[in-house]
Amino acid sequence: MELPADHPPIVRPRVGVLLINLGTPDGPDPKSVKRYLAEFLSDRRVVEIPPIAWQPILRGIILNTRPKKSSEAYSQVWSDDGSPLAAITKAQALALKNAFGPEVLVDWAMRYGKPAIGDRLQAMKDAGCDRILLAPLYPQYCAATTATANDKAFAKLAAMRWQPAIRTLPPYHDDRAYIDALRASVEAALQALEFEPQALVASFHGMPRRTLSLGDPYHCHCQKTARLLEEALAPVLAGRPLITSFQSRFGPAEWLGPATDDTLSALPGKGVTRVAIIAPGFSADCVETLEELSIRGREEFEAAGGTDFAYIPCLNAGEEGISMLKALLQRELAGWACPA
Ligand SMILES: C=CC1=C(C)c2cc3[nH]c(cc4nc(cc5[nH]c(cc1n2)c(C)c5CCC(=O)O)C(CCC(=O)O)=C4C)c(C)c3C=C
Ligand SMILES: [Fe+2]
Ligand SMILES: [Fe+2]
Repeated sequence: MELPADHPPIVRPRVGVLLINLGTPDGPDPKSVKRYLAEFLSDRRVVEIPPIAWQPILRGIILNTRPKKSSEAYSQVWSDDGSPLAAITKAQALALKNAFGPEVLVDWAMRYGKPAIGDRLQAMKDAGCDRILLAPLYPQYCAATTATANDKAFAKLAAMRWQPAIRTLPPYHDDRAYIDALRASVEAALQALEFEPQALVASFHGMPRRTLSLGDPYHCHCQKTARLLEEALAPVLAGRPLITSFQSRFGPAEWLGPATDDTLSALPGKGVTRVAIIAPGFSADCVETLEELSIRGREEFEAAGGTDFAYIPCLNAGEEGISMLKALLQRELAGWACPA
């Protein structure tokens, strides 16, 4: 049958997976950082103060002070491939594309900055994706991360005449595959060390404390991940503690604690001068892990009398991390696609 001249193009239906992470500036310079922070910190899922009160503080104070400081942090971790968060998320998408083969289109996007979620969803739709799995890469659910990533995707769908069917990746904080991947990465890292840490610190990104009483499961998810990881590592830790802490405090309100910087500074005084630190809540290394933990955390620990410090990288696009993500995504794609 001949199609009418104004018939839209017909494309082969496909299944797509969109990996989503937080977002990052286009460059490490203060101007790019300011643009990124303006978008990020204007998100009402992130800062839950009414805009009429928050925007003057953000525009009048924060965006005139923080970009310079943050830009210095970004400059220390920026690589030839750009922002580590973007480069690693891209590498994860490529590795999963290779792992899944042609049956599944794998793409990646950022909640803030580029590549934008809306642009990538449109590109996937144009490429024929009529079923899309949104995969915010946060093991622990948090309204400020998981929910806002999904919100942004659904806002794009709201403007589409022919929407794809959508699934979202649930949090995987207690998934066996995730805990096993973390365990294997810690085991390998500890084996390669030239010193014996007396403790393992698990540092999660912090959140305002009130989000816990408001019903966000983030704190509980972090605690459960830490407990399961400690149990899985029991033979290796052999009685050495896994200490949970929360990093990246922002603003004057009370945040989840204990704070990672305070924890690292206090350990030498308690006789713990050799530590390893891991950031299980980050699926990719970024300014918060590479600068705040690996550089600044070490400085703080050593200034307090610590002698040996090791930062254990995130799962990133390594073999264990990719097999874990492949297993999680494959499960969520059940009935849609059965990729290799
Ligand atoms: C992993 C989970 C994350 C939660 C929860 C989270 C909450 C949260 N963050 C801020 C403020 C900032 N975060 C910044 C960077 C940043 N945050 C996460 C992840 C979570 N944030 C990542 C992966 C990154 C790194 C981005 C990168 O480009 O590498 C920043 C910017 C850096 C800086 O200026 O320190 C800010 C600011 C708030 C307010 C918040 C919850 C309320
Ligand atoms: Fe953050
Ligand atoms: Fe809890």
